[in-house]
Amino acid sequence: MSLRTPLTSESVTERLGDTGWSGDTAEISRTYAVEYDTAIRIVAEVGVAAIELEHRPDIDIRWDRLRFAMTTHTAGDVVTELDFALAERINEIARRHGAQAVS
Ligand SMILES: C[C@H](O)[C@H](O)[C@H]1CNC2=NC(N)=NC(=O)C2=N1
Repeated sequence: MSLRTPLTSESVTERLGDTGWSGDTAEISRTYAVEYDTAIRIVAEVGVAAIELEHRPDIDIRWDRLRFAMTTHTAGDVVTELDFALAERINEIARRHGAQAVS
């Protein structure tokens, strides 16, 4: 199985497990309650990780919220292991900046 193999619904449910992310076979996402300046610092590091992994999230930066959403476009806009690999990097970066997940 390659990193870009579409995951089944059962696999996505299992992988979501205790990651703190939510979603389905089409997309996974997570929202943090974090003030803008810290969000920008987090996004800068996530950007580096995304380029390194060649896997790019959708990012919504607001006054007091930061949301990431991922799908694998080259697999047909479905969730693959690449999405979970990036999600784990985002979890680590956000944790290091003390960002509180809200969903
Ligand atoms: C060639 C390059 O690795 C691909 O186009 C990458 C770029 N970044 C990507 N990001 C996301 N989210 N999905 C992809 O399928 C994807 N493919």
